[in-house]
Amino acid sequence: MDLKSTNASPVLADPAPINKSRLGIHSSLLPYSQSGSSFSTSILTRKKPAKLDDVQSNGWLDAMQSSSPPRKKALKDSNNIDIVSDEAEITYQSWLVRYPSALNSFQMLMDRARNRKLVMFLDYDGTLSPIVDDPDRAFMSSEMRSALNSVAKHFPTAIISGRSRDKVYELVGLTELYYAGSHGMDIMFPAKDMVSKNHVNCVKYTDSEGKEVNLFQPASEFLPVINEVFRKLDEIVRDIKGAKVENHKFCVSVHYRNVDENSWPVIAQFVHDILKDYPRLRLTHGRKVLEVRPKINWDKGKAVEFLLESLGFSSSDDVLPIYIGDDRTDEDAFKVLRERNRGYGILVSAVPKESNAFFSLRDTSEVQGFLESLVRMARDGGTMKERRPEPSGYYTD
Ligand SMILES: O=P(O)(O)OC[C@H]1O[C@H](O[C@H]2O[C@H](CO)[C@@H](O)[C@H](O)[C@H]2O)[C@H](O)[C@@H](O)[C@@H]1O
Repeated sequence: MDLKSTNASPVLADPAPINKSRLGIHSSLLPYSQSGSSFSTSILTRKKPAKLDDVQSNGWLDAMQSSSPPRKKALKDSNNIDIVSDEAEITYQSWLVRYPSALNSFQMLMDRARNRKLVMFLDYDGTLSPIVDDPDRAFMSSEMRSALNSVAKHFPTAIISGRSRDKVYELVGLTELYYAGSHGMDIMFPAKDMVSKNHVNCVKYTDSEGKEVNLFQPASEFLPVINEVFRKLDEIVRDIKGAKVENHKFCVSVHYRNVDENSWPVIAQFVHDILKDYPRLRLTHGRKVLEVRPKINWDKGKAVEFLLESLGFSSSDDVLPIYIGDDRTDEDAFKVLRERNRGYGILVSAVPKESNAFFSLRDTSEVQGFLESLVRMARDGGTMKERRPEPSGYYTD
């Protein structure tokens, strides 16, 4: 591995005053509190947290309980045939007035895309693959992969996932896309695509085949601490049936989807106790998952802005970014598009919820339908400008 960066690391780790100019255009990347990462080993020797008060009072448990829509309870009619709850459907339909279906609004969306370059951003879990119990089995259907591949042939397309970049690439397996892992804290794209020169946080990376790529990892200094916390969390929740801990390079996921609800306070308190020793890390909530990540001012919204600028798509008049996602972490990206009045967020949800998105899609099959509509529109010589990117290629480090 040949790291050619001439710049200081982008991360935000020193207690010393930060020279904001070295952060280039992303001067918003600022450090939070500092601390050593000394870990109290006493936690590891405990089988149960000493108390569960913290997570009751800090709202973690409430957040965990509302972190993912409950599975649809099958209602049966007298012939034992599944029926949908009318009440739930009415609530959903009235929610659609505020977050119209992106499928039903497709023509309107395409009218807005007239003479503009469409740039597509997609989340992975719950958007391209249905939510399943085992995170290792969250596969895309071949139809979805084919639709996504076709979209990427017509429009610049990026996946921004909470998973590690390598993991999401392994699951998607398409080379024509851009990939951002760890909630946008790990972005790779070919060196030739870098338009802006301002990103001092980017390093040039040469892979074993001699190909040059840009690697943007604003939390790279956190790598050792994330590994350390991963090991501790893995060790501590090992005895909780159904719990699973994943190392996603710049963040750690603690899954409780398959854990008995009575044990949720225990798992939350363990994570809380460990994080007490790491004030430079923070916790966010995903769908039945606690996500531990660096306290830096970086999220999926910042990743969208970074990619738009780096790839030369930051002119707001000429470009229409669309971001499709289902999770709380995707709200940062929806917010950026809404606040800049420059594109559209599409929330994937089968249940009503507040969002910064403009449109909605009910589930992954509607996402696929939307992608297929985009491809049809492009093939039929649709209204929007196309830019067929050169294959971006994918390189592992
Ligand atoms: O940003 P994303 O691509 O949506 O990643 C967010 C998390 O996705 C995965 O967990 C979620 O999907 C799993 C598979 O369907 C499901 O079992 C789990 O309950 C969901 O939270 C991934 O495993 C996490 O590490 C990501 O943080």
